[in-house]
Amino acid sequence: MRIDVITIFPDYMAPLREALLGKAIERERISVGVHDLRGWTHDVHRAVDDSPYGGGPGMVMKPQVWGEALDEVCAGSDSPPRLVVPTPAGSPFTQQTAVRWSEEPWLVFACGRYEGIDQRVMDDAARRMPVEEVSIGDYVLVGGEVAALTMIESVVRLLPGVLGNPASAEQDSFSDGLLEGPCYTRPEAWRDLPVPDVLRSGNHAAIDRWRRYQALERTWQRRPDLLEALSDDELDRADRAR
Ligand SMILES: Nc1cc(-c2cccs2)n[nH]1
Repeated sequence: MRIDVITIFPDYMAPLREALLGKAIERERISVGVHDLRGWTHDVHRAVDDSPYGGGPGMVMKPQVWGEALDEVCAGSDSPPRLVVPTPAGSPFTQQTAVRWSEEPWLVFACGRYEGIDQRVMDDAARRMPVEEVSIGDYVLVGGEVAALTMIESVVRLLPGVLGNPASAEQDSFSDGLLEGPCYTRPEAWRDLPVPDVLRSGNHAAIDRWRRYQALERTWQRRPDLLEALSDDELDRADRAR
């Protein structure tokens, strides 16, 4: 997978070179390009935004600069990339989105200010590539860089050979529609708090049932909305785990 990020804060993307993501680059599972949007300005002030038509607070990012940046970054391949634009006004980014994007050969992230990028940039790009405006949650950041890092990490960890143990991606929270239950490791007792006996019983059928029940209970307590999304037979399956 090829990933490009266009941003006015290229140093903000430094974490991409660290840890799991850094290893994925070293192992050539992904190639990452970070591009400074100001490279496509032509004025002495290197301006990337301007006042909004219709008035209102804040600034809007200029279409000309973004248009030239996307023309260059998104060129050079038979098939265009999927353009991802983080925004609080976007469709929800979920684990399902991450799974879907993990199949993509090329993702380009356009990191704008939260006041927004001139809408014509997305409308023009949509003429020659798939464009998704996505939100990572119902809160407002200052720029799209943190959202891009979040989404890139959740996608790249799903790629073959990136996670040490691919099974853990299969047992993710959300992968079966439920939150993951509690986990424990040594010591058996810590600050007089025990590990649940079933986990040390060696009875794997009982352990699986216990874990399924814990996931169901936690989901019911913390995210009942996820239960509504579960199909009846998934609920039945979870019920049988009690
Ligand atoms: N979910 C979400 C995205 C954002 C921003 C994207 C770009 C600037 S601010 N805030 N919250």
